[in-house]
Amino acid sequence: MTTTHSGVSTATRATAAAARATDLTKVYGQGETQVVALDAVSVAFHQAQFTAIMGPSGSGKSTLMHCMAGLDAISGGSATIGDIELTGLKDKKLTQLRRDRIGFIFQAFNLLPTLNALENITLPMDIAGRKPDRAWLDRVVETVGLSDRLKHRPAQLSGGQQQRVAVARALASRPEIIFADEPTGNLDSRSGAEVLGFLRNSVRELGQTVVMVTHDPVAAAYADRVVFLADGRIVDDMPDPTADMVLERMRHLSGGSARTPGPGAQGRTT
Ligand SMILES: Nc1ncnc2c1ncn2[C@@H]1O[C@H](COP(=O)(O)OP(=O)(O)OP(=O)(O)O)[C@@H](O)[C@H]1O
Repeated sequence: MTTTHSGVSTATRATAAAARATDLTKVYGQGETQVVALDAVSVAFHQAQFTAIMGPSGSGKSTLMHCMAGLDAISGGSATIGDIELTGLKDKKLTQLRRDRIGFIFQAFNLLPTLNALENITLPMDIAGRKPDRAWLDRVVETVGLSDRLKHRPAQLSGGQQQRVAVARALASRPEIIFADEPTGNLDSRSGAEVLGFLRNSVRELGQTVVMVTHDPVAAAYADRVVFLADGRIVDDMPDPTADMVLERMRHLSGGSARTPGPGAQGRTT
């Protein structure tokens, strides 16, 4: 049985929850301007699984991700990463938890232009004063197909390659969970398909846990499971999604206005 750095066996990882929300409520504003962005959401994201979160604009996808990743304070209920309850954690502990246990990928690649690809990948660990596990780092770099680009600076890389650097940066510290917010939103469909393929490989081959917010049914079809939100509530949970199934579900949720996959989109469509 393989054991990860956190001492959790891979056998247990297959079923345990990497992150969990219980009756999670998020209210923005007060009085007349009050918005209930999340209305008692309960969901678990399982280890070594790739989960997509979908839903119409304003349904609460980003809010759910931000609350579960400790980027935004919650108004009610609870959110846990592994067995750690986020509510009540002081800022310093929360920063530490985000740094040590969570990986982030955003639509903007957020790479430092003066650092090369490898330096960008190891930057968060360098800041934290942690030595990268060389063997793991080599596997990550190989998995995202960057072995021959490590000395390049961001400006010398394509958008897709830059996002692959951001994926590798999120994976480098072997976090318990990676939250990705529209990771392919700035990419053409070919580069997007590549990045999604690498995210899926990081789950299948490296046993990582990924939760991704997306608007794109083709992107969602790379996931093992799609959770659908509408008006701050979970309204469906779809295992083994295909792009067609997701598109159909989104059509119902958006009253027939779901985005259709772009030309050349490469996801599973059947
Ligand atoms: N900082 C904020 N202050 C007030 N209301 C907010 C704030 N952030 C989000 N909201 C509201 O909360 C609700 C959920 O927003 P959220 O951004 O989570 O939706 P989303 O599903 O991610 O939308 P999109 O797909 O358009 O990005 C929306 O009604 C939004 O207007």
